[in-house]
Amino acid sequence: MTHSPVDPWPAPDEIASESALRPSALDDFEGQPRVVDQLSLVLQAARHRGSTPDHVLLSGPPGLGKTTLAMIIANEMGVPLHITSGPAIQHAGDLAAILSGLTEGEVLFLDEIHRMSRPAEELLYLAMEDFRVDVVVGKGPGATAIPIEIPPFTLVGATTRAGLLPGPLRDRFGFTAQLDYYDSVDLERIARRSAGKLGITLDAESAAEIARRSRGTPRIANRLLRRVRDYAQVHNAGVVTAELARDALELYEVDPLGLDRLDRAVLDAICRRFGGGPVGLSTLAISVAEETETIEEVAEPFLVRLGFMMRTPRGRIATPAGWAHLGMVPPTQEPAGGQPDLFS
Ligand SMILES: Nc1ncnc2c1ncn2[C@@H]1O[C@H](COP(=O)(O)OP(=O)(O)OP(=O)(O)O)[C@@H](O)[C@H]1O
Ligand SMILES: [Mg+2]
Repeated sequence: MTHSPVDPWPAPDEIASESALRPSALDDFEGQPRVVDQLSLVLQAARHRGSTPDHVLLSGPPGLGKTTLAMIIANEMGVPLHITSGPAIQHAGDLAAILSGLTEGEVLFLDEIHRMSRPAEELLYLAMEDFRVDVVVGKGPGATAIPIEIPPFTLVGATTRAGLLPGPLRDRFGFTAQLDYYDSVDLERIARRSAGKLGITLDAESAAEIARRSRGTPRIANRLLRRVRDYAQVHNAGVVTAELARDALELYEVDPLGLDRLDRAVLDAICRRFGGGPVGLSTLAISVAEETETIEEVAEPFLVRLGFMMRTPRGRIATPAGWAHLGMVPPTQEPAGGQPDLFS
């Protein structure tokens, strides 16, 4: 599968350019006002008490700012950030080693926390609650657990799948934030702030062109901005205009609502080839020459979010809004009772 400009996941070569655009203070983090206000209070109160902030759980779709917020928390508290992730912790011992290496007040960022192993999770419960880990020495009936004190720290967990977290783990976080998709005003601000960091100026209209195609996701806004910048460098001595932004985004096949080639192909197939549906997932996948997983995980969620298609037990169907986006009208159904009444 090739990486589309509107994929919510980062491309493998994007890590450096992403970190260059990360805001480092809470004041520079755009949007999500409730989360920002609440988090600011948690951090201020901890600073006031001279203690470590409560453990923080951040959940939400990819690219909305979970890693960014984790870095901001450590920054605002003036402490180092340790980064690890659920899949990187194979054994409980791996986690015990990380935890016992922390010094007081540090922030441990545990990304994809829902993918941690069960034994590691149990070890984490104790560490979060009592700042202690039990290291098991020996095997079988002779095994003994040696408790090791660990210094107070703040755990920041991030997950795209909050629903997969066991209740006892979720309950141990003092503060939980659910990040939502951003509105276009926030995305315009993000694009303009990032443009400043890239050394280009972006007028309001160009920023709006980028924002409306960004699917509510800052990662996508920043990526589209970088593509527009490249285009401007090649075609217009680096100067971005709204028309140029539109041309660039058209070249990358991102339409004014943020649909890419695959999204449009799926919608087009449902409407044109299958009369609006219902059509089964595997038939749909074959007709657009894609894997079923790609359709299900990449194209469908956004088409459903826009209200352009629905998943029903009988298959996928296009909504009137979906038809309208293709500039078509759904075939009218025969009025019940046969002949239409011409005189009413
Ligand atoms: N509120 C925001 N203001 C400004 N920039 C943001 C904001 N949220 C995210 N970004 C930018 O978007 C990019 C992606 O954000 P980040 O890596 O924090 O997402 P994430 O939620 O951790 O995604 P994933 O689930 O893939 O790990 C970063 O370059 C970051 O700078
Ligand atoms: Mg992240």
